[in-house]
Amino acid sequence: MKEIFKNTLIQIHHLKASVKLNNGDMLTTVNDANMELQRCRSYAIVGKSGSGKTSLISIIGLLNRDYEGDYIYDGISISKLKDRELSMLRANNIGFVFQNYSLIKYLRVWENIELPLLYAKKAFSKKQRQEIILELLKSVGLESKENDYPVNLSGGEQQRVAIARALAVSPEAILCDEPTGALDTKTGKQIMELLHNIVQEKGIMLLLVTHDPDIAETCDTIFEMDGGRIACAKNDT
Ligand SMILES: Nc1ncnc2c1ncn2[C@@H]1O[C@H](COP(=O)(O)OP(=O)(O)OP(=O)(O)O)[C@@H](O)[C@H]1O
Repeated sequence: MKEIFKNTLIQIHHLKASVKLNNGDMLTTVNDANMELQRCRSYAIVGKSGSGKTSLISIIGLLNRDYEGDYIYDGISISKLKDRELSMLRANNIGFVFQNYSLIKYLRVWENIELPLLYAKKAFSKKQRQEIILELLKSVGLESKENDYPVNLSGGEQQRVAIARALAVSPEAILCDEPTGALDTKTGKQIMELLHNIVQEKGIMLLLVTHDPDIAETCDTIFEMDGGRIACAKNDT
């Protein structure tokens, strides 16, 4: 188990992002956002459709650097990084989980989980990869499914594989966009329990976007977005 420190991983200050609409007008998608995200804590972003949740999480996930303001990741100012450095920081430190699982359908479960290990900065031997995959399959309760293809798994099982894949490089942060959006209530709850256990065990920062107030309520902190602006709606200490 990693030593657990509730210290700051990500800080954003006065973050502002816009997109150019077809008619040439600029639409502000994120407006003066300020956040401090700590390891070993879980955060939900809620808000109505179009309020800017995905725009914000893609910036925090280092998928988009087209913004104004400051973004500090573990003491590193993101604006100073070259594109390649940014990609490496993302690939080695941030895991992503999406609503539709985003598994590669022609790869078996173990091969899907192996993918990030093949692209990681650190080179893993085949034996090391096998050990990591087995450990991850155990942690998401899918040891018996390693040779299955995604199509033969239930939605909840596919999301577990996606979580195992997100954990493969031992990330410091997991970002989820509607992780339970395609699941029934009971399976969604089980997936959230798994994610929260991982946060505690591995000292990871979890940030998720959700439309579901019950899912948001399971997180330590809830942010609400409205027209690109973000406000803290709940903060358990
Ligand atoms: N590439 C783009 N071109 C034009 N408009 C965009 C683009 N990306 C986002 N927008 C607009 O920016 C606003 C914020 O979008 P965003 O996807 O961040 O919202 P959201 O809160 O995640 O919505 P949802 O809950 O529906 O996924 C919306 O009005 C959206 O239509």
